[in-house]
Amino acid sequence: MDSMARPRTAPHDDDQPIDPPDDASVLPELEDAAWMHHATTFAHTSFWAVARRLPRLVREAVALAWATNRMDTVASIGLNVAAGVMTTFGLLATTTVLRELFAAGPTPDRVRSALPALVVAAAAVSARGGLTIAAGWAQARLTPQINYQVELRLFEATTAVDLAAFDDAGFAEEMDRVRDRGMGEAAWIVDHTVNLVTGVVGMLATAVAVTVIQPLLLPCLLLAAVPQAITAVRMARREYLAMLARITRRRRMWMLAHLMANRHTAAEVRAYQMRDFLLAEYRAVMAVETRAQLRLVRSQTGTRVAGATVAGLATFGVYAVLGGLLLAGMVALAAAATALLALQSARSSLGVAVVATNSLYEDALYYQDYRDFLTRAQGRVPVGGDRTVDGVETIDLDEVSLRYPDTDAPAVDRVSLTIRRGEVIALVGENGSGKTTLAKLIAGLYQPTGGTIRWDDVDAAELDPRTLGAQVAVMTQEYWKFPFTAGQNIRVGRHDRTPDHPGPDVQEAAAAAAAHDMIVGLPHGYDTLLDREFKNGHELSGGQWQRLVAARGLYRDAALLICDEPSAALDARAEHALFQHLRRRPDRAVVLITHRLANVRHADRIFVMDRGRLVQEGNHDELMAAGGLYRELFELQASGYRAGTTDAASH
Ligand SMILES: Nc1ncnc2c1ncn2[C@@H]1O[C@H](COP(=O)(O)OP(=O)(O)OP(=O)(O)O)[C@@H](O)[C@H]1O
Repeated sequence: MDSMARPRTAPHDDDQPIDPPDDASVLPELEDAAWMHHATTFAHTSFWAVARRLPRLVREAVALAWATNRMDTVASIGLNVAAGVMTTFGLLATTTVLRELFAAGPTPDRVRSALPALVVAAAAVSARGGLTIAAGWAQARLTPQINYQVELRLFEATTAVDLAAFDDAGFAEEMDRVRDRGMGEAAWIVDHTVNLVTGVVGMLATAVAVTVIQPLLLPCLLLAAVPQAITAVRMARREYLAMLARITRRRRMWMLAHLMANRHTAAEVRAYQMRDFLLAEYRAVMAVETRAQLRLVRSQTGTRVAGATVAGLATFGVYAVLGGLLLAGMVALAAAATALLALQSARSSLGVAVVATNSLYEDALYYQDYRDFLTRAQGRVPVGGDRTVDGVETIDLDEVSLRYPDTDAPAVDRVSLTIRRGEVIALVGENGSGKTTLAKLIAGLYQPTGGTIRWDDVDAAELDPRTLGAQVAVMTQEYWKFPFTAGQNIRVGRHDRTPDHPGPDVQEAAAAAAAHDMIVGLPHGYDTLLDREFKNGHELSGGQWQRLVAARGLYRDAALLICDEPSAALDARAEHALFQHLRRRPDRAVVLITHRLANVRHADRIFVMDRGRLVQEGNHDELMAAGGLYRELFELQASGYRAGTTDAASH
């Protein structure tokens, strides 16, 4: 029995081991996820190095917020500064109140004379509260607006780049990283910057108040605040490094969790009875992870105890200094009492600033990825020419090649052929021979890496990509199940149809693809949502989806129709109906790719591909007479049918 098949723990939930060994996992290690890219950079940067980069980061964040909404930017920073001023006023007024209360004389007189300062102190506290709330409001308003702008810019870029960009591993990885991490960081860096400003303003406000009261108290304030700052930095770093050390395990946990609670994997997990295997893996990883978390909690508590002890000693020192100043008559009792209040305020502001600094630096690294990606994507937007296209007579391929990035052999190798309006041509050949790639080149989805494609004698590179794309409809074998209604799934084939370009309506196209009756039979007909993950959503079978995809292609009603295995999942009746509609039409050229060679018998010309090269060309009869690859493949298929017929006859 191999190790994959053997559950390492007992199969039932109630008799599982509590503490499996550290190396219990049998699955291979996973590489770092794309979004982890900068984690190690951050882990190896000291807090002071981070602090040195702060001015630049703050400038960038403010520029981003400014570009998004000026009013909210000014409000979230300005109101925080105003709240800081109120802190200063509040502390100064409090000193006056205390001074009056500690003065000699009858209590009613002391309270009366403290009253004006008390009113000022109360007003300052209320004003600070109001300003802080208003600043928080402006700050919270910025987040969704920034997210909106940043996401929109990203998706404008990802939908504009050429298809080949998605075959470029570097580009795809950057895109994933930006989607997973960089995009969300934009709002965070603004948020952390505003927090940083709030913390720094809070500290400055306190420092100003303390300086006005008694400059000698300022060093005391710093003395008390430093241990707390060090503890906060150490805790944040320790947590981060622990997270980094655990990340491989955590990724495995997420992956397993996804496999065990996912509609798309549910059937296979059951069919292969993978439950025990997955649960055993999960328990093994979880046990180690839980132990690591417990260790972190313990060490964090240790850091906190050490920090609190040092902070307590520092506070004791501050009290001692204050006592000394009091005894020496260098500071009044009221001022000393206010200094203690200031100390509390400075501590909380410092905490906010330290956490914001740490977060800001890491987030900024990922945000930079986002900006780099946008620049890179801009360079991949197809430019094309400005000559518009409206219909086509001939498409000529002259020695056309395409080599995918990072591959040795070209997928399409010096192919020359002509497609004429009114014709049906077929591309046939074995798996991987380059048919789909050639079809994508003809459709303008890829630019050739060699040779030329000409539309009515004009190099396709000189044509406006939008108008060229409008001439082409592709029924692909790798269709995506759009989570739209059945009607929308067809209508997206030409979502911008105008009265100048009338075409078949949705129901006509569906009928032509043998999809109409199937759609009418759905719970809400054409308005049935085709995604079970949503309420009232409905699931279609593979063949039903393929009919819908064919309907979409026919609804698009383009001058060039490319059908890549349009009937692989269709039953015989639906296939027959579809091919009736893929016959010759004077206003259209059809490129048909299929392995069911019976379907290409009536094509005007058949092109046979082998390892990227065009090896044969002719109609069915010519190719059968010539012998070679086409005849070999055709006879292999036909022999299967003949054998079935002979068997049936002999029974
Ligand atoms: N996006 C891609 N990146 C790199 N290589 C690719 C890509 N798509 C296809 N290929 C490779 O190019 C070659 C031709 O693939 P293509 O899909 O064009 O063949 P095909 O004739 O349509 O195959 P099938 O009959 O299996 O659909 C194959 O070797 C394939 O591995």
